[in-house]
Amino acid sequence: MRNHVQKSVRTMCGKVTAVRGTVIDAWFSDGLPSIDSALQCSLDGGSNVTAVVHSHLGNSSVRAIATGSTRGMQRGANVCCDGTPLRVPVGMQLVGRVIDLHGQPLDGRGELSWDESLPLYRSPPPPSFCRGLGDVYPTGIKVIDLFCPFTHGGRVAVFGGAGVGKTVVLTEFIHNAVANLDGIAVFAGIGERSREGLELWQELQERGFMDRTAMVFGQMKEPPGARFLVGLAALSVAEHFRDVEKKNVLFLVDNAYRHVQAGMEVSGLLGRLPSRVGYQPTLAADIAALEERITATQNGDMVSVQAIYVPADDYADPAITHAFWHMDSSLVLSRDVAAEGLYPAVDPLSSSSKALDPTIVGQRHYDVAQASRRTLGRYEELKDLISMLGIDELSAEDRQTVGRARRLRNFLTQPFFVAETFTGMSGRNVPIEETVEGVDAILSGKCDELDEEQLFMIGSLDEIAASSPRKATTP
Ligand SMILES: Nc1ncnc2c1ncn2[C@@H]1O[C@H](COP(=O)(O)OP(=O)(O)OP(=O)(O)O)[C@@H](O)[C@H]1O
Repeated sequence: MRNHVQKSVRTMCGKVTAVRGTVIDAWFSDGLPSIDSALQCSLDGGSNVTAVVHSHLGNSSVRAIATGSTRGMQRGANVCCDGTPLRVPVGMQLVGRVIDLHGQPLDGRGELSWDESLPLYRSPPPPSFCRGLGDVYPTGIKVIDLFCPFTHGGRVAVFGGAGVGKTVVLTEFIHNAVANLDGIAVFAGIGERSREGLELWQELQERGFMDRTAMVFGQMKEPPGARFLVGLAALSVAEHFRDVEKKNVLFLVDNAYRHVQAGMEVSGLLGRLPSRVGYQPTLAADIAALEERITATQNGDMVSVQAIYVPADDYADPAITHAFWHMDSSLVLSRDVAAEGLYPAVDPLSSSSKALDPTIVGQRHYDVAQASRRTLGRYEELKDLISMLGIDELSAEDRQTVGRARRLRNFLTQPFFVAETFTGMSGRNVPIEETVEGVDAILSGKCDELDEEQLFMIGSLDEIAASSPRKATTP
């Protein structure tokens, strides 16, 4: 049971009694550090590793999770605790910098000095202080803006299995959003490959976006204790920008599933019995502890976009279903769509957004999106029939639906700025009005005479307006 026994800042000293991987048991003779407080544990050679108290074992011992390697730690090693929780430095000096969970710079640009810090574990703001969903937050990505609009103050998840393009979508969003950002972007790199983090950092530097970005990383090579806490550390950094500096904040996470996975590893190390599919029994609480803090308040806006890995493409996985509950917009990437080479590989029929509401996006946008869903849904139903009987056996109306759906799918592909090396095409940023206009034109038959391929990997319809329409190759 989580029990905050000791609130004072009196330094307590103890001894390590057991070390199992990154789990440390320590005995204290003069008090008991409270849950979540930070311990400094000595290693051979004079260095220290920080551990966070997880539970109390009787009246004089604690069990803690180390946030670094425990190599070189022995039974009987000294442990010190001043009773304060683990804290992360916060403030404007983090803008342009890349740090780890403890605020140590990872960018080789010298030490950071700071006056202020915040605990990693914090409560969400009270509901009366939060702001609801605001206006639409344009992404410039056609398929997202049409079917799964993001909003100010909203939480967005980009769900997808391995290699379907989550990081590329997130990076393209960062590219489009940070360029016009009136505020600060905070990026949390949780448990992904260090190479990907480096690439993103280089990309942001090259485009000159680091002057409004702070990055907090705990990558794959870190122990689970660090990976589990890095998202909370980045969130504390973001909360300071929102609440103290009164900035609008873009909170970006790659990959929120790794937060859950690290929690599962920590739970296993603690010897807890696993719950469904091997997840930690505290799965729902672990996800809520991160997600509930991500909100816009009276102080400032906070928009969050999180890549979430879907294990084995199983959307019924407990971690994914729990994460769904917290999201205002869920963008679902599909392996089948990616296999057809239609990037971004968004599944429009599975993606959803609370903002796709006439009162938020406007009646025309809503009607066009619903009509698109109907057309694409009908095409999905007809696919089996087409593969068995051939398209000629369909009614004239269905052939027209198929033709429009295929044109629509092509139109919803888009060259990305950050994928120029994959596609060889320059990126496009399309305003929402032009997306709605183009989709409306396709659905109302104005593009029936166009060759399907003319609509593939373009920006707005204006791009082909200049070229003379070719005869259509499909019904
Ligand atoms: N919009 C796109 N345009 C062109 N190619 C893309 C696009 N999105 C993804 N790809 C291709 O898919 C590959 C995988 O993309 P990405 O790394 O974003 O996947 P992921 O879902 O983040 O993978 P992982 O789960 O392994 O981190 C890219 O290297 C690229 O070849």
